[in-house]
Amino acid sequence: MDPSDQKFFTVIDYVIFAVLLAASMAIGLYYALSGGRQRTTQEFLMADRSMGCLPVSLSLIASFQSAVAIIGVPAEIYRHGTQYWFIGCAYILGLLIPAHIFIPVFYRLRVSSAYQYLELRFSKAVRICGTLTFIFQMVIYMGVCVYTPAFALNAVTGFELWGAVLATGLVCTLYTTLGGLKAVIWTDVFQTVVMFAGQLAVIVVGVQKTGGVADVWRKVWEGNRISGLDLNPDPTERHTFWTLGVGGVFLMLSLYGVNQAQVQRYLSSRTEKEAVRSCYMVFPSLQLALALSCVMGLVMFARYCGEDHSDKLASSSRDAMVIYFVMDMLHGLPGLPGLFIACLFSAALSTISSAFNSLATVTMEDLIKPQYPAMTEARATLLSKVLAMSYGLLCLAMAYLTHLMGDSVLQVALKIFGMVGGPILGLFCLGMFFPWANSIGALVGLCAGLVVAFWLGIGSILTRSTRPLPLECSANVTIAIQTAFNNITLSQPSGLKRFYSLSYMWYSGFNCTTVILIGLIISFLTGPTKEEDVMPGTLYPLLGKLFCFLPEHLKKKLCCVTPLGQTLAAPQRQPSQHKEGNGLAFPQEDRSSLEERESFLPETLVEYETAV
Ligand SMILES: CC(C)(CO)[C@@H](O)C(=O)NCCC(=O)O
Ligand code: NA
Repeated sequence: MDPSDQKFFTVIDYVIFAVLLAASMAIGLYYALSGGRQRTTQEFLMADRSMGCLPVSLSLIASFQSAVAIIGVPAEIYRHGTQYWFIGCAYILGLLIPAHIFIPVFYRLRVSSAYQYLELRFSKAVRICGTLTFIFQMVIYMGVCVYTPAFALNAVTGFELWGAVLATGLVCTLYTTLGGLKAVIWTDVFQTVVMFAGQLAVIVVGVQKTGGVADVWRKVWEGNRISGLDLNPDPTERHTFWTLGVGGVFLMLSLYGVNQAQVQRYLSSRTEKEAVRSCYMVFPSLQLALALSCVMGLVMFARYCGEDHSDKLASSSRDAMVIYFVMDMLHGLPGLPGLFIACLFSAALSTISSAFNSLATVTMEDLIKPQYPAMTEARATLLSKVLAMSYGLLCLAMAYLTHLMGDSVLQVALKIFGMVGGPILGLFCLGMFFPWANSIGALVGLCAGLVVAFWLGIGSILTRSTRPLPLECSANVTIAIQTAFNNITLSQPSGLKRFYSLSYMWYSGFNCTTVILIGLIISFLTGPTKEEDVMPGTLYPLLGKLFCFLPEHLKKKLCCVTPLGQTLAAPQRQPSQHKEGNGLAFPQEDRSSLEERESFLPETLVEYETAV
């Protein structure tokens, strides 16, 4: 196969690709012109809180399943075997905990941004710091997402890399800006289906061309690519059951529990029950997505048995081999190359559009609205659209950063989630599970968590790059350097070096824990919050439940049990279910936030209800 062969991408492939972009635009236009025509922020950012669980669940998968996973996971399996597949174990707790802890808290508080929670629980300052951290995380993540499919298209068709980046960014910005969250969710549904179809096509053709299922299995088995359960407890081991199955839970929590893109989808659901149900429905689909990309890596191995042909693509990237494989398989099958490229772009578009919309939401709700409470609805909506567009342009700049990094895209994405998402998760856990945490503790904890995260992350990049890999050196010199390097590492089992080599799968859990520990220490030093001063509904009695075996008086002393039996009830839709006369639900100083909430739900009666 010759990659420069112009016939690889035929007219029908271009048509399929164009249909994907056109359909996405059409969905955007449809929601721009129907319903409330995106004239309120409630519709533009919250989809009128009217979504059912099927579109929401498909959209939840789409948010963090981008071309990065579609290319990165097979590349990982091809090089290192199926160990990564064990991350599927983390999906169980990683989805159950959001469904039963985070969703009820957010939903019953009726927030519109996850960061509003931080103000209700702590203070305005904590909310702003949380928001800024989230914006930082999503902007760099978007860069990787835009870059990856453009890189693939460039390798396959010779299409100008930066042209593709620009086209993705523009199409996505347009339909996100036009159609709001409804368009984002429904394009996600369509794009998720295209994503699965593209992966399936490559696998089916690949298995056929490699000689059938039995042959594929024999080759990957003989090639030692089927990994058993690796129970090595060493935290510096990149992928083991512990790093993936336990560290992965924290990764999942930071993505599916507290990330605004997901929280926004939960909140756009019709009812809390639908939100929980959609979270449950993510499980099988996410397992399917993982299985498809792992199987693709295996088929690829059966085909090449570990050889690297990616040099034929004139690309030094570690992920290029996957593109080479896809081209090799789909060559001469008109329509399928187009379907695969459509699959990559679907995955990317659905992620980027979620990021745009959630970024517009937090900037509006957390940074702008609190400063200008008197802003008219029309103005706010216009501003939200301008924001969605500006973030679109910003992400193009970030794509360039990824281009410079040149690491495996999957690792880059997972590191970003861990380094920036981990501390955010810690901040929410600190607030929800520890009644003593105060605002100063939260701020210092977040800052300390971020500093340690970047120290660790940057340290790992720097120590890795000292490994000598000079290709132009003669073999003797290389061996000499390598020996010297090994001597250094052997004679210096320094703690810091070990710290830097912590598996990136632990980043989320480690950084989350730092924030909680520092946050608690500072809170106790500066005067812990009294339980009765914490806003009702912002706590979850985790400690009380974990230590349920302790005697009652100890439990009361240690954990929040008493006022936590009471949760802020979700506003009921049916008036008959209102229990009136419970009086003031919020402490006096929280009236403003109460009014903010009531301003968009005038019929709401807020009340206490004993938790189930
Ligand atoms: C987020 C997980 C770990 C969930 O399986 C997976 O989808 C993944 O590895 N994503 C990589 C990031 C991306 O695809 O953009
Ligand atoms: Na996606």
